[in-house]
Amino acid sequence: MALFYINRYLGDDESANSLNNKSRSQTLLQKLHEEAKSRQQHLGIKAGPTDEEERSSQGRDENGGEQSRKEKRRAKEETTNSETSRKKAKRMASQSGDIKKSGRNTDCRVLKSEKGDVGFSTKQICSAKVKGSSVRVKQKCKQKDQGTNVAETAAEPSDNEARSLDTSGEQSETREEKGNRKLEKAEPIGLKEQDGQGENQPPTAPKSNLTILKGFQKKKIHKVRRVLPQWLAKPMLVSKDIKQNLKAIEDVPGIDQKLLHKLRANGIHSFFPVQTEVIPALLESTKHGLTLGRGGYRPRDICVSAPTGSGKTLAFVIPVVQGLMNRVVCRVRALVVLPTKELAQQVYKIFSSYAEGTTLKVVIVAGQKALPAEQTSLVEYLSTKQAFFTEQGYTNSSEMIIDEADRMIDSMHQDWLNQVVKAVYQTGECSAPGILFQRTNPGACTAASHSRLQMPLQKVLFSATLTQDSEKLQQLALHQPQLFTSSYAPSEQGPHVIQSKHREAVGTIKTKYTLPEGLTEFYVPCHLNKKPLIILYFVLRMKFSRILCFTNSRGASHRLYLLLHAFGGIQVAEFSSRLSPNERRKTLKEFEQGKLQILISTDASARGIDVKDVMCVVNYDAPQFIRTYIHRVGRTARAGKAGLAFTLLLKVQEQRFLQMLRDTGSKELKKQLVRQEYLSLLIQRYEGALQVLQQVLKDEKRRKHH
Ligand SMILES: Nc1ncnc2c1ncn2[C@@H]1O[C@H](COP(=O)(O)OP(=O)(O)OP(=O)(O)O)[C@@H](O)[C@H]1O
Repeated sequence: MALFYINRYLGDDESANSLNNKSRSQTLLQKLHEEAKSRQQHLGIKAGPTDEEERSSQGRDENGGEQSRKEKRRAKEETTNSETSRKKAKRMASQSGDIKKSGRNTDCRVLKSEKGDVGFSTKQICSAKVKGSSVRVKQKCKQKDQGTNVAETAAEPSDNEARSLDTSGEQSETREEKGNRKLEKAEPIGLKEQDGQGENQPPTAPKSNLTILKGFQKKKIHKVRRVLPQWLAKPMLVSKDIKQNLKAIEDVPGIDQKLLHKLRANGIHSFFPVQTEVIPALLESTKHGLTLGRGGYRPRDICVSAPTGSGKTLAFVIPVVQGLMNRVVCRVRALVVLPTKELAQQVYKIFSSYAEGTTLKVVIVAGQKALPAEQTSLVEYLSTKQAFFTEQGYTNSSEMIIDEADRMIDSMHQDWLNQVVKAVYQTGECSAPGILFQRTNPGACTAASHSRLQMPLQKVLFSATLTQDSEKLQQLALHQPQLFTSSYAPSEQGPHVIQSKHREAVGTIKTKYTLPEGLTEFYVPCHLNKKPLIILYFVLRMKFSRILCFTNSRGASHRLYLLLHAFGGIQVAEFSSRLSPNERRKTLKEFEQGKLQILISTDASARGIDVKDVMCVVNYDAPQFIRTYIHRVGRTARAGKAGLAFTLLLKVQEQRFLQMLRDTGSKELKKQLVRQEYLSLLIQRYEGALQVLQQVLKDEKRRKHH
């Protein structure tokens, strides 16, 4: 009802519709004043009449008393009407208040406009004109989380109501302003169309006083695409297929006869793809006798991502030995940084083997301490013992090779790189005035920085799981890096583009990491208490030898080792940080010599360790990260050979684990079921072994407490 009255009132005034909301109420009030005034004039209730009026009034009294009486009666009726209207308006105001109060539960209306039905969502704020009469409904609808509607409805006063509220014109204006404020607030959300003046409304469209705020539809969320820097997006591709893309060692230019002889003596007659690509690139920077790039400028840093067992070690050993073998002055020229002691020993052996018979000296610095402490001591050792083998620490070092680079980047917080770089560029004779070569931290490339010959430090990174996270790589402050990678989609690139002569960057990275071609992977669904039985099945029934079995903790490794030992008849050993470095070295040697059927290990042996002819890798505990999986299974199927990998999965682990592999673009794992009847044959002996295990663990605990 309230709305009806208001409609009627506003409908009288067409011009009011074309005004904006704010001025409209003022106009209406003014109009009301004028109307009241004219009625008063008409009734003659005007204060202070003019002489003329007084006279004519007197005349009227004299000449037409009857007419005057009629007018008075009409005036009285008007006053009564006015009184009734005032009462109605009062009732309406209270109704309007009720609506306001109950606004939270009020649905927004569907109003019929001149053009037809217009459906308003509860998210819209609208004003509408209905059939000649005008209605303005301010609806403030707040959208809550799941489309909960909150509607507030306020009505403009009707003719009579307006009159009754005449004195409270300010109040009405305040409400109007409030409404406008709400509209203004809502405006940025969507397009506002008002009185046919909306921005997108065609000029010919019929006039409409609807205010519709749009833009509340569900918007499609665009996936943010990673944009890689050019050097990561357009790498040099390296073939994954080791067997198919070999190159005779003599065909790679720039390698000394002595080295070629050594290679042949070590059974290497052709280079693997990663070596074919990377060796020439590294030789290029050392061919002038110093580490210099093309045109004598600072050489580009190099990143190499190639599968496990693809020969990355020789890819840096050969160019480093070749570049330094004819040196006369003994200086530390190259530095190789590795994450574990075992790996450092392994690489040290390879360097020593190829440096044999030259003037080169190879030194290993691998203390008994933890990695961070060792990194610090590495710097100290080289600085303090310089007289012993280098004279200047590694201020003369011109090449830094970072093997297992992703692992080394993970430990960047230990600040090892800064310490090394500082040690390289520390003030020494090379920085003194009058010295031909400058040894200062290069910094920005300017005319001044190139006014003297530089002796920069070239960084070379190797990994089977090199991160593609450019932010992480940025920590290494690489100089115009160049990426060599095997991680690409095979369908897009033919093998012909991968040969050395096609040295331009081609293709894009599609897969994250690559596994060796000769690797066959399985997963074995199993229950927790069946896991040891499955290992026994692999050793005793399948007769696998040289099994490398990974657990997720040294405690788990130790218990499994004790259990298999207690079972009897199995050559088993453990490899973890529980053992001293000497014990570890001895164990690895035994495993290499084929004296062990199975080696139970933590991830201590997962990276880089090159043990010949490991037949199979078993993930007794499923690895949590894809990188861990890749390095573990990469201990087999090395150098183009075949290998097996089994991952024991509990029911709850299956989905997540298999998805993790899918996400990296690797092949689907095959499912391997183990027959219950085979396991049943082992159960009796196994239960005996369990009892022995319990006793041994108790004894160990007692010994530990004493
Ligand atoms: N050109 C070659 N011909 C034959 N064998 C090779 C050749 N290059 C390397 N090898 C052998 O391949 C094996 C794996 O090499 P290497 O340890 O360098 O692999 P990798 O890529 O560093 O693996 P990881 O990522 O696990 O450290 C070694 O036993 C090595 O002697």
